[in-house]
Amino acid sequence: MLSIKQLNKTYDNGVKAINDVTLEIGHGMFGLLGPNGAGKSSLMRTIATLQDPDSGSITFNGLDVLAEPQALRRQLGYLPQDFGVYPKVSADVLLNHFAVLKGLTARGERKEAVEALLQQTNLWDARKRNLGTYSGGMRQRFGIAQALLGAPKLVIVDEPTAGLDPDERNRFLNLLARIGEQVVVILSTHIVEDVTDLCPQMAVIVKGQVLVQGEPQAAIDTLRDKVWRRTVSAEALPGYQERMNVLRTRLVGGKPQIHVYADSQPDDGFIAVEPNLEDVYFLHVRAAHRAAAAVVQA
Ligand SMILES: Nc1ncnc2c1ncn2[C@@H]1O[C@H](COP(=O)(O)OP(=O)(O)OP(=O)(O)O)[C@@H](O)[C@H]1O
Repeated sequence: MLSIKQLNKTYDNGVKAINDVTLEIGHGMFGLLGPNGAGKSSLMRTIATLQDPDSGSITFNGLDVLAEPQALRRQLGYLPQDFGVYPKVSADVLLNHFAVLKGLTARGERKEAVEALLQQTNLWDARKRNLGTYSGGMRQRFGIAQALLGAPKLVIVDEPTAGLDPDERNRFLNLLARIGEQVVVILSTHIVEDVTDLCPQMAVIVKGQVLVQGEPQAAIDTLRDKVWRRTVSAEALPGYQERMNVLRTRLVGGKPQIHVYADSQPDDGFIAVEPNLEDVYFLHVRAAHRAAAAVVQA
């Protein structure tokens, strides 16, 4: 169990990237969902002991992470957002190299671990190829392979699916789901579907603050009978956005279709729809942005 209490971090430029964050994260996949700049990477880096918070505590299965960062690192697998690879080295060679750095110095043990991970991430057939020839999805799977060296108990993956095509994304998420059965996995993403598809527990973070946390379905249930949909004309759209709490807009057959949050049917043209996690996400993100804009205006 990872327990984060009242964590705060303000950078030297005055940005409060982590604002009083308290989270309890158990076994399985935990989705940390938020827009760009929400503070996801800052939180991930802090949990991974790559930077110190200003205040607060982090414990992992009773271990005081901030007091004993080395002890946490021995149990940690981390795939950062900007994971770079040496393009002229093969997966096999680089993974062996990382394995040595992780302390797998006995040759037999290392060979076994590296082979198992190349199999698990479906890179076995491509193991001799230079990493520079890999697709985005293959590189991310290699990133997971290196994160899993040394059998970590806590795995942190920061926005791993950005830029992957649907097939690659599915392959990657399936891999994560299998890992999530055994250890704590924290997945940060701005892609709502990643969390819907994969995570039994999640939190929405905006401007450094946790706005919702728990089971996705429980959060969705709070919106039941309050989400309405209609198709509008492009000209009428700004008026709806001004008068109503428009959660999201998408084009269907070239016309804007809007989802509105309201206690009762906003007008005759609206039909009630089953809410989903995207509605939850946008309700909170929009409310946080409106609150921030109101503060700036005041
Ligand atoms: N080292 C730093 N120094 C100063 N400001 C920073 C630093 N790192 C991040 N920030 C700022 O802190 C805020 C949170 O950034 P962070 O990268 O943690 O968000 P994020 O949710 O991971 O965003 P993204 O999805 O774009 O990666 C942003 O306003 C960012 O500009």
